[in-house]
Amino acid sequence: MAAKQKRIALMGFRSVGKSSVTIQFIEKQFVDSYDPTIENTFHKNLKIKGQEYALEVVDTAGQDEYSILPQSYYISVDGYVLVYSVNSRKSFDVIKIVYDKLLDMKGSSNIPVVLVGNKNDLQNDRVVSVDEGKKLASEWNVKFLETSAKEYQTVNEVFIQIVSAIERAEGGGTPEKPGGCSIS
Ligand SMILES: Nc1nc2c(ncn2[C@@H]2O[C@H](COP(=O)(O)OP(=O)(O)OP(=O)(O)O)[C@@H](O)[C@H]2O)c(=O)[nH]1
Repeated sequence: MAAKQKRIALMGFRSVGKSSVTIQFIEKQFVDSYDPTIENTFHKNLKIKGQEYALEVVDTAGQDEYSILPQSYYISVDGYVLVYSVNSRKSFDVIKIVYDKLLDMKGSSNIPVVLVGNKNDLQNDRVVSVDEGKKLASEWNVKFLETSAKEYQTVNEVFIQIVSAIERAEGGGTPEKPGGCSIS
């Protein structure tokens, strides 16, 4: 079976860990230093229940409440991983604004999205509760995950879930559950 090509964009406020989540997924590495991203694209294949996916992962430059999203983010992206960090209230507020901008531009609420609360290893610095993340995701009717790029927690699951969300939006029959997934 031919690999299905899917383009995924990670979006969110500066420094929430978009690059770190991406690099953990692609290279299984964590880099402690902070180097603001302009925009990077990575490729990785992921197999879910026998179906091969050729993923193009776009690690975007961080957005804030004033950012104008480039048109390329609306047109050619199949699914969005919207990231905030659990130790930043501002990043939680910004992710809602980013989502609203996507809705406006796409003109539909049926956008494949996964909401991700990163840095959940920083429990002492947490300012956004798990319940708040869950509540927002349920308002949007999307999956919610907390991750730690630092401790490699739940990072693969993010990409499995976004591929599943894309398939659901396209009317495909991809598994909801991660079982049977392999990454190459
Ligand atoms: N403790 C902890 N630190 C993290 C985690 N993920 C990222 N960081 C750190 O947070 C900082 C920012 O991470 P980046 O991955 O560069 O964040 P980004 O969202 O890509 O940032 P921009 O490129 O500015 O948009 C870096 O110092 C990372 O090491 C995490 O899960 N836990």
